[in-house]
Amino acid sequence: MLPPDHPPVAASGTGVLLVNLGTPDAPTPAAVRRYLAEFLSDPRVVEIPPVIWRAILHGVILRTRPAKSAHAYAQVWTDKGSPLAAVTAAQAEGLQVRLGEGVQVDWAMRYGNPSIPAKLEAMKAAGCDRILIAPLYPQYSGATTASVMDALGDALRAMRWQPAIRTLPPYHDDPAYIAALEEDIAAQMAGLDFEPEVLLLSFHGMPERTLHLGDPYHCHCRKTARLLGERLVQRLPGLRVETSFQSRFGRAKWLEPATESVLENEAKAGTRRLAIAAPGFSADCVETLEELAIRGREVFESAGGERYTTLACLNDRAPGMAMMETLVRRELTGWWP
Ligand SMILES: C=CC1=C(C)c2cc3[nH]c(cc4nc(cc5[nH]c(cc1n2)c(C)c5CCC(=O)O)C(CCC(=O)O)=C4C)c(C)c3C=C
Ligand SMILES: [Fe+2]
Ligand SMILES: [Fe+2]
Repeated sequence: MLPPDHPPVAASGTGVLLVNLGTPDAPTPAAVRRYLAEFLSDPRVVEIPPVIWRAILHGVILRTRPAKSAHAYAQVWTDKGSPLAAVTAAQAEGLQVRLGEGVQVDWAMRYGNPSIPAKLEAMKAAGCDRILIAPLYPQYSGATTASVMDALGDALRAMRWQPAIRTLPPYHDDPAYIAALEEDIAAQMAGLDFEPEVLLLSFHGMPERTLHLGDPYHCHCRKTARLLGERLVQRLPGLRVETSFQSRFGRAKWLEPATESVLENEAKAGTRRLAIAAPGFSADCVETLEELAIRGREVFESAGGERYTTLACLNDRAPGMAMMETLVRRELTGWWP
């Protein structure tokens, strides 16, 4: 006989857990501070010896950055909360509809809420004994993909009865991803009331050092940009496609060219009409809606640019959801029809 509090033994089900970076619970300095403290304490994100970094983080960064970042978040906050969380939730709902009843789809954040351990426990309790973990980062990096796997390992370590796990590989050059971006970007470009001379593909930056340490992130971004750029110039002859890296943080050298410098230099060199897209972000977030759409426009226009637009990320629209369904179904092979 099993004790009365024993979990059900017959549970057998498949789950998919979408994971994105994480975001504050509110656009306030206190909530942003809590989020940044967790995010920036991850040694995968800031690779400085912890004794030195802790002093800088707690002595300087967490005293100044939360107010500045909270201002940025406040400008893009929605009635459903942070855009990153709202879009990730919508993606999970959309994928659930596409996959049907046989699979449970849920979502979690690497930092903040809802957390990976909380969602793993909940899915296991709801009968999932096989779970696909899908980090929504097309390009692999230690700071993102590997960090999700670290958190997953920690969560599993705390479980007596673990589910079986699969993980979604990075998909930076997957034909389904490139095709989704091509279709989505081309449709958005066709709907503009002006014809951009340049399409700038802006990826989140990383310290340049990580490239020399063997992180494939830079190469993954470059390959995505090349494959996508080749497709887009075939469709839109005359368009020039450029690549850059945004969101520089701290004093170290980051991957170049920096998005801000490219926007300024393009305008100064005579480009008048520019569109910017962020193919490395699965969902719109503060980095696209504030840094690109608001501050990027200011940089471009104050250097002489005339027309500027920020294209939306794949979010939960059809091309991105079809891609997600393709990638996830492939990983579920043998687990579920
Ligand atoms: C050392 C600092 C950072 C590294 C390395 C880093 C890598 C990295 N980040 C993303 C994706 C996102 N980052 C987001 C926000 C964000 N990133 C950093 C710093 C580093 N990122 C900070 C401090 C912030 C918070 C905002 C701010 O204060 O500027 C977001 C958006 C989160 C949101 O709530 O909307 C995403 C997404 C990737 C893909 C990446 C490495 C490849
Ligand atoms: Fe970041
Ligand atoms: Fe930023």
